[in-house]
Amino acid sequence: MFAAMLHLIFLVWTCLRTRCRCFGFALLYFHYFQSNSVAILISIEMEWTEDSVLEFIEIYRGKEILWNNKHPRYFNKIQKNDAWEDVARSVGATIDECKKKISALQSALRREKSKIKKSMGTGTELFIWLQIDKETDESNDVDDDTALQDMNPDSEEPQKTNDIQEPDETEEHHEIQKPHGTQQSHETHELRVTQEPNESQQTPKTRIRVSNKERKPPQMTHSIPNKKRAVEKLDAAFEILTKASNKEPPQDPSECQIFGNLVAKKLSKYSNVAQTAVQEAIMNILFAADKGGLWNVPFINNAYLINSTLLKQYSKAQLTHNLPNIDSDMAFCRNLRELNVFMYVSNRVDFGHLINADTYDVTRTEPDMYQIFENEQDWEEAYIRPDYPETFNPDKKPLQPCPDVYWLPIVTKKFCKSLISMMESFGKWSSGRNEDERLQGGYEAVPTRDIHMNQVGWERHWLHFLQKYVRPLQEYIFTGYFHDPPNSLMNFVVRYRPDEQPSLRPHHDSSTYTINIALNEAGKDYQGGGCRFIRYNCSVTDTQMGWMLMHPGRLTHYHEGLRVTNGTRYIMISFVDP
Ligand SMILES: O=C(O)CCC(=O)C(=O)O
Ligand SMILES: [Fe+2]
Repeated sequence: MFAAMLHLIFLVWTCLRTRCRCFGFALLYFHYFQSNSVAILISIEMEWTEDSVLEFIEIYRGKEILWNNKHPRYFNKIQKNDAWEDVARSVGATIDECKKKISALQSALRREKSKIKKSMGTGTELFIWLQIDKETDESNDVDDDTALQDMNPDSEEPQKTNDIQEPDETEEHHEIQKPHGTQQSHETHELRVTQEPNESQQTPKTRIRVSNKERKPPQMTHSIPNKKRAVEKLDAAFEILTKASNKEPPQDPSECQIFGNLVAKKLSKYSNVAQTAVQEAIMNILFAADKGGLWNVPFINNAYLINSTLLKQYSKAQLTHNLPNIDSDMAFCRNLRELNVFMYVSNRVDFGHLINADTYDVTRTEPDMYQIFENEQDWEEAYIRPDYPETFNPDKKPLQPCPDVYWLPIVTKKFCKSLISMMESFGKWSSGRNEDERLQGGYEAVPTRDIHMNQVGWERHWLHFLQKYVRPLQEYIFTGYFHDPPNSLMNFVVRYRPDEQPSLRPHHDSSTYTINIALNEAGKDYQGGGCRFIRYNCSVTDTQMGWMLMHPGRLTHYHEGLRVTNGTRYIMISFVDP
């Protein structure tokens, strides 16, 4: 499934991404799972799309020799030509096309600026920025046009100089009668010593003591250097070019604005000197973040995305993987290089990622569910609800439908369906009798119809889930209680049906805390059902698929499973103890 998804991602990407420089890619050759490298092969055919113009500007910007008349080799025609060749090759155009494009962009820039000047007063941010810059640095007085002039590709003449330089870069389950979920461990033994389970007696009794281990838990500069300012001007010029190519920078105004305001507020509390230093540091981070990367590489293996125009352009013999004495990847890459087809690795576009399929067991009913260790990121995306982190938002209070019973979003519907499907396909639901050979003591005082996680080979996975996703919730909600990893011997899916076992009698759980995840929908998949906390006469009946109840198991939280009158109700239960 993950493999299929990955394949799909590539294909979808192929279809959707034709806007950028990769026109109509065909997926030619792709070994799944064999390496962590993702490689992209791009052919060189130019078409001035929005994205390619932006890329062109970036590349041009990286070639100071072409526009900075202070560059030591600015007047070296051969090296300049080499630089143009690099630019042209990188964008898949000819040198002439590139020169023309830069001139066109400069004209667009001039037009844009004159519009800005005309609208002075309402002015754009950029214009205001340039004004401020001028006012604050008379000694470095630079006309708005200067950066543009500096980027004039045709001029070999020394021009008005800028300072543009290289940028710096226990127990009970049914404890009662017997705590629900008690493995017949020492806990059960203890139970028997103190009181024999007695089905007729409804008095709860605690068998396990909880051991609650507490866990103890630059030098400032005085002004922006001229060099820096010059770089900023250049950035501003490029920003105008960017605007000229009609590309708005992506933004989330509300979130960015809030963050910007926060930074501004903090900044305003510093001295002028400190403000300058902080601004410089922030700008450096922003410059670095803007960079992205595109690297021309001599060799790529395992995965290629190939521009389909190449396949038509060259014969099979030319695109061959065979060369004497070298392996097929190398042969393929070398042949391409010799055809002047260059290969690039980019981190600017997310193409998906390769997955580790070493343990992918297609014989399982829901193989993806077992991938929590090997492909954790995909697992989380598929099975953890996106609103899971919201519980930790200090501005929000977790839902508490009954005293000390918390109700928390945790797993996706997909998770719920997959778990049910794992259990139903295994199919060996317990008998619902007290005798239970799956338990060490062979006895369950408050039996349910259930399947244990270890019966479907998913216990290790479940315990990891408990540790990674449930434990932080518990620590957040029941302050001061830590136990990492959480210990849980009883992990199972319960099935309630009117004609099988429709309800569960009052009991305590053999747990410090219990989690109870609703796996299907009340009112739709079944009628009735829910969990009632007897001491509080409080029931949670409208449980939501993928939401979890978390409550103490003993003493105060004597509870029962309410009768299902129609359909089938599934829940996932864990008794975490301690
Ligand atoms: O039906 C319910 O929600 C309660 C289940 C329960 O208490 C248990 O399995 O121990
Ligand atoms: Fe229970």
